[in-house]
Amino acid sequence: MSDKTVQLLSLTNDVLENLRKTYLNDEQVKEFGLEKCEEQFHQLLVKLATPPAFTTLRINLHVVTGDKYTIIQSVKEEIEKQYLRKGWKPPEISVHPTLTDVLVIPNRGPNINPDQTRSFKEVTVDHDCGMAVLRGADVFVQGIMGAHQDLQEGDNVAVYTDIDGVCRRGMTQTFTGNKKYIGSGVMKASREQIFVTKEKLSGVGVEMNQPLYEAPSLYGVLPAYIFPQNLPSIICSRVLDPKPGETILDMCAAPGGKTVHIATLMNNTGRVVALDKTPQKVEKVAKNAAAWGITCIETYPFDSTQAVNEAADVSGPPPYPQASFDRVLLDGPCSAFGQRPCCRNRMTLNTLKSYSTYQRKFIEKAVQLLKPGGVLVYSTCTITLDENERQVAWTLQNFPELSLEEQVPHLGGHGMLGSTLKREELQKLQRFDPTIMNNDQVDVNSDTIGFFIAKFRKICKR
Ligand SMILES: C[S@@+](CC[C@H](N)C(=O)[O-])C[C@H]1O[C@@H](n2cnc3c(N)ncnc32)[C@H](O)[C@@H]1O
Repeated sequence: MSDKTVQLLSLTNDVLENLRKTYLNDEQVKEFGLEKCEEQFHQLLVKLATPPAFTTLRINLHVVTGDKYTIIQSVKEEIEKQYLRKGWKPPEISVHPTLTDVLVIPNRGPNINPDQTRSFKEVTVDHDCGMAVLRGADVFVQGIMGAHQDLQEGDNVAVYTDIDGVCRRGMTQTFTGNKKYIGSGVMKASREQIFVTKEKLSGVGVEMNQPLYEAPSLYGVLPAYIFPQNLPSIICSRVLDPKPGETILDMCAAPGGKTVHIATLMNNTGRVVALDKTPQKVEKVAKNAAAWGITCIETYPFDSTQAVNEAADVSGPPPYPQASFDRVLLDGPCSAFGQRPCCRNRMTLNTLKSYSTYQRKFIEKAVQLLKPGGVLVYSTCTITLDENERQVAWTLQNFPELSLEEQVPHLGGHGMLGSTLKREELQKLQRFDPTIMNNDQVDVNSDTIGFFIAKFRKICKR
């Protein structure tokens, strides 16, 4: 099967049906009508298969040398150089209207130029590589699955992503499976160097000079100054509102984008405990903290569902006694259906359904670890009701010591209808959904990944 013009996110049938029921739940249909809900669900599948319309970068305000203006100038110059080298018009880079430490770069596309570029010899890349290319990356050698037999360094190539994950590595024939055109570029190595040479090649394999979407390639660009981060993730740490000197727990921290942001908002004073189950991932948190000159973060590989122990000491490694933290961020494992772009997700319905039960284990521990008066932020990068609004309803029902709080900043939409939450409670939730978010206007606050944020305060001891 060849590449289609309008790409929809491809899901297993039962997951598709489950998500459809979410978006067409009785309350939604009663409020907006069946036709509108159907249209919105279709739009969702289209949006999830395409990249957000903007790239956002958080600036490191903690750097000792250089002020914000100098950093912004350096970033602009670096990106401008990159665009000019690729033969593109430099983008209009601006500071976010509300978040003054965020730079916004509009992405351009889709740039469909099929006649010229699609006649080039083909390179096929795996799904993850393809999705990164749609967000501005070049093709790294490790992502290349198939390449025409006599391809040489310097050749122009048309790049396709293998949607179903069936192209065998090293394939020489043109891949005829389900594929999507993601642009064209120039080979930075020959086919032989990529597949035949003994020493393992790394780095850029195809520099994308005519991608489907023009967006900055940010790998290795000023890592001490900028952190590419999706807008809802940036908002999430702001909603937590950590203060200098406080003790914060980040229960599922890796790779650490939010952890480092939290520590930055605290002016690197106080204590941020960052836990993650996977040791290699925890190393990334430490690396990101070091790159930003942050010293108030402690990282530990640990299962957060085991993080409470009354006999433990509050200082040092986990576990910790109850009421140890001023604020807790629970940005835990989720079905991640809000990630954009994604052309294909083979998650089973059982796996999808398992997340809300797993998340409740973390919520229970988070509530215990919070001091009275403390703040819990619960977030996911998904769009399901079970992991979001219904999870909030369950939390309020099971932990009467929690109250649901207003969020600042609130730049996303409100909670979706379809749980037992009241309208005034839904107003306090922040749901980023590229379709629910409304209107015809695509702006940096609306055309984002799918994301959800709830903020609670522990108002009394149970
Ligand atoms: C959504 S990601 C966190 C992203 C992170 N907060 C950030 O902004 O960079 C979820 C993380 O939960 C971690 N995780 C899964 N189960 C866990 C557990 N039982 N204890 C601690 N971390 C866990 C995963 O390894 C993964 O890194």
